[in-house]
Amino acid sequence: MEEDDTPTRAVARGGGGYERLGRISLKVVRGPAAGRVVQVPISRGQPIRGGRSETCDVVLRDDDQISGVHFSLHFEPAGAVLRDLGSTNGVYVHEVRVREAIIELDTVFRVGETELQLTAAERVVVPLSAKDHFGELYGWCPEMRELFDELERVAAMPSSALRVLITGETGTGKELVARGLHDRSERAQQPFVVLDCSTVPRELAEAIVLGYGRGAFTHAAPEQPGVFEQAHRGTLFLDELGELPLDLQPKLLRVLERGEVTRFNERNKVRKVDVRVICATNRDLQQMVSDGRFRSDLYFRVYGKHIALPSLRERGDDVVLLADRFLRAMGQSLGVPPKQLTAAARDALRAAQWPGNVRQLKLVIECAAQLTPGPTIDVRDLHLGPSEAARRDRLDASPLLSLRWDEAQVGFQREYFKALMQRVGTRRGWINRAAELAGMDRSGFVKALKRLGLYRNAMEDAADDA
Ligand SMILES: Nc1ncnc2c1ncn2[C@@H]1O[C@H](COP(=O)(O)OP(=O)(O)OP(=O)(O)O)[C@@H](O)[C@H]1O
Repeated sequence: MEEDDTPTRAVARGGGGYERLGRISLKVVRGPAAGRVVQVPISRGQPIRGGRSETCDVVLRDDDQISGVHFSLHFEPAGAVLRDLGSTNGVYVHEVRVREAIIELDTVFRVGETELQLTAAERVVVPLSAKDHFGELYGWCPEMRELFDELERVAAMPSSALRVLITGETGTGKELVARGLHDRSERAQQPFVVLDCSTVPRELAEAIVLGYGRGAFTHAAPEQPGVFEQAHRGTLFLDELGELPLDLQPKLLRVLERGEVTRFNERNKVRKVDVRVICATNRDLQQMVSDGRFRSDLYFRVYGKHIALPSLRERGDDVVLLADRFLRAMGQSLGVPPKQLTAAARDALRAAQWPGNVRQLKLVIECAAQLTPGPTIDVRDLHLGPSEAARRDRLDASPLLSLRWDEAQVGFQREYFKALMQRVGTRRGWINRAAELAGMDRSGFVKALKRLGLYRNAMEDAADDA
């Protein structure tokens, strides 16, 4: 890779395009597939993965020393970052086992008995949308404007022709993308139905997805159409698809393939449905397929066009522009001039990590706008969490009384939920147990985790879907 030009950094070019790394070539220099050259297109911000699993970008089926999803190459400003994705036999560079290493062009690395060489990294100019939004999803950085261009092209296709899988961390706007695609499709006047698979109780999942006939649960229970029937002629957005129970996956696949639903207790009655399904997940479906936790046939059925949303941390100054937008919207809805952020507050927004992404930003800004009496919002009004120094001071002094009431509440809620999760552990069914202990219903519990930015880590730690 050229030293003066990093592979992933977008270079603004004007004229509606920008330049970024677009394709790499890997050559197999030793091993069962020696001589093979693999060219892999690089999607915006996405790592490429290699392994024996058919879901990988570089499929190395012939070497049985290689794991299902073995390694990734991520292109960052510093260079190409090679990572071991928890493989059994490791990743080696110059015969040194590495978990993570920055590699140069022409570097040879070994996985299993296969040696691979990164032989080329080509740059491409990609088009940017002239617009700063797609539906309600706003963004100004090149990564988002490239995304809007992609979305505009997807939206222009007949809706049933293209399957869409949206990925991204919690709060990055996956539902807004699905909604935007629906609103621009010929189905716009028909229902848009959302099912968050993470909030569906396992024992009711089939009945909720496929519906049930009269008397399914108690004698008097009325019939209830499932989400496919509810979305007939419209769009069904299956959020958090990775949470769908394994035993329901073949049934979902059947509906997607045949366009037919059989309700839970109506074995012989088939109902035709015409539904566009858009799926989203913040889980690593490729890894789940490789681990046998997600069916590969369903994965390929839903994969289609992959729309990957960047985290808020990767969107540069968008964090401040979005904050201004939320403030303007609040001002408008209250009929008052919008509050202004001080320079220090803007810097603090840029420096924050945003595990809950835009959802968390919106909440922080809305709270600050409501609770700050004056026309300007400063750093302390944002309650972004203390800097290290401030944290130390606070430990020396009276810890609780140095916090404002609203700040203390958020802090307390986070600590409460963390303690709760530690208490129940991460075995199957942990969400239900934790929600029960907290005296909350499951969906309220999941929403609270998301609001506090704890959801993603919790799901990563958990074996709830195992
Ligand atoms: N780019 C954006 N512009 C404006 N608002 C946004 C943007 N992204 C997200 N939001 C807002 O953030 C909140 C969360 O968005 P959304 O529900 O679409 O995220 P998500 O990725 O589907 O989250 P989850 O994975 O937790 O379901 C919503 O209030 C949405 O309006």
